[in-house]
Amino acid sequence: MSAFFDLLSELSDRHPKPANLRFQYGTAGFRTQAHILDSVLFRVGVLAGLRSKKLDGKTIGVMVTASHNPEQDNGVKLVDPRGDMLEAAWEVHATTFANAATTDDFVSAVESFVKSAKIDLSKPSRVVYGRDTRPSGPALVAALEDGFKAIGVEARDAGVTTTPILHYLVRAINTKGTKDSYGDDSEEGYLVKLTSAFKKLVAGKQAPPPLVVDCANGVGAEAISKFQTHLGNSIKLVPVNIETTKPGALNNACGADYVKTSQKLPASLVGHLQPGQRACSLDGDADRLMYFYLDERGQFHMLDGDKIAALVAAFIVELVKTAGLDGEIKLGVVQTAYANGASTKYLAERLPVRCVPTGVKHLHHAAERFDVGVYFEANGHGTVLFSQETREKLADHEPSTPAQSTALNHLRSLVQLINQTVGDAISDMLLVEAILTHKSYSGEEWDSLYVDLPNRLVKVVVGDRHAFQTEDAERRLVSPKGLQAKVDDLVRRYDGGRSFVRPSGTEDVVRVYAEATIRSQADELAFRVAGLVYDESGGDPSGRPKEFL
Ligand SMILES: CC(=O)N[C@H]1[C@@H](OP(=O)(O)O)O[C@H](CO)[C@@H](O)[C@@H]1O
Ligand SMILES: [Mg+2]
Repeated sequence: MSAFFDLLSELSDRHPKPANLRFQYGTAGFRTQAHILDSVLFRVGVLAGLRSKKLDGKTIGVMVTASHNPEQDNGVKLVDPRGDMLEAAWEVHATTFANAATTDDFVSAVESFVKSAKIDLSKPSRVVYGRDTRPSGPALVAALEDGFKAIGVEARDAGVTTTPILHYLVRAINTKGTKDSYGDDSEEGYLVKLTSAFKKLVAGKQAPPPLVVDCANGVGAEAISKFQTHLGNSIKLVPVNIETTKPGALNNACGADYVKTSQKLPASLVGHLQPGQRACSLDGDADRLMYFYLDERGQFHMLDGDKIAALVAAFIVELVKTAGLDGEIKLGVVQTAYANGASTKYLAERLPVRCVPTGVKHLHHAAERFDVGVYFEANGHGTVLFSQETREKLADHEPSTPAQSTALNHLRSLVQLINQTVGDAISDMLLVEAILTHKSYSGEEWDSLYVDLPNRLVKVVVGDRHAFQTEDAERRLVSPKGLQAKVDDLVRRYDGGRSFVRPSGTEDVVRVYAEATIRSQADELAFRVAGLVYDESGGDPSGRPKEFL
């Protein structure tokens, strides 16, 4: 026992915590400037080892990435044995570990945690870990590996890889040799599983025109080229923004988050994308997806997570009906308050729709309650979950007509094609492509499923964002007192108006969202509510932004 803590202490000394900094394990794990993360990585390595011991040696995942953030940032998140995110209760322990001021504090935090969580240190521990293409990655991984060493973790290095591949590996390793085997526990296994399902789904159909894929100059570039090798001529991908080693290029004027927030083409495609040509953007770790195209007049149109959810849900509903499983398999869609009101209307006319608080873990858990749960955040992160019972039903069902048999086989292929551990940009992209192929839809036809309501998202810097508390899946404020009634008063004056205010979970701001039937009204409503929030909460001392009304 004491030898254990001696080694922990010795290694911890090599990774001192910078003074006066507070870290928090948030929605996306730890994420901040890379140069201050060394101690955090070491301690996450220790925590991952302890989590595995607590779970009898099941494999835990660790991903080193800062997703769509600028290149100088980095971060780390933990993956639980089923390939989903770390159990919420452990986020607190991660934060406690990260904030212990000295080695002694850290070692006693570990000691008391081991005692209170009843962790048997003699149990084995296993971790699989990967990183994105950031230049800060290797040094941070070395700190993580010291953490593993301190706990005696059997560690498997997945190298430079996408976040969704790492999640896949975790689930595949933990289900290996069982009847629930998720696939071969290798990158090759992942590629083969997804691409063979795609090829089955589109067999006999005419291949769609080539798809331009903006890889955000990140790890998706490497994955896309491996996918293309396996996809053969079933679909032609045209990867752009693939400069993974060019300094400063990652997520710079490209990628899913850039496209969504600026509502523009990636800069490198301006003047190059042809009207009508389909294109999509991945983010820096390839777990978010955004589609877009230019119309005949050269006008930019974006197909976001809501449009993907609508396309996917409608397709699966149709297949379930055709397969003769109507009424036996219940579909549902999960969204957040940020989903465009037009998408909610379109979906709610067809199937149950639930609204949950922001953050993938909320969506994921709510989607698990349906037989088939489709969830997407408007920002392009999402997937489809098939419950165990549904997967068994699909495997065992005896079709009575050739049409039923075809639909059933398509559903079985979808179960294989969709990465059900987490949102996976490339898996989602192939899902969209398979559906567009089946429906013979162009981007424009897909876009016309419903017309987005104009909307605007505004950030308000306030003195204390924790003063803002919400209810009803973040759609209504309960504090500051009286503010919601004032928001309601404003909203009533706008045709098709909707607006809500909530504190961000990832930035020190309050977010205001508004939509209305026409663009100028959506903007006006958003800036009025933002002005209200600013005035009522003693806003940023640096001044009231001039666009606030
Ligand atoms: C409006 C918006 O896009 N919010 C994002 C953002 O959360 P906030 O809590 O709004 O900061 O980051 C989350 C993590 O990446 C993502 O899940 C979420 O959709
Ligand atoms: Mg991401």
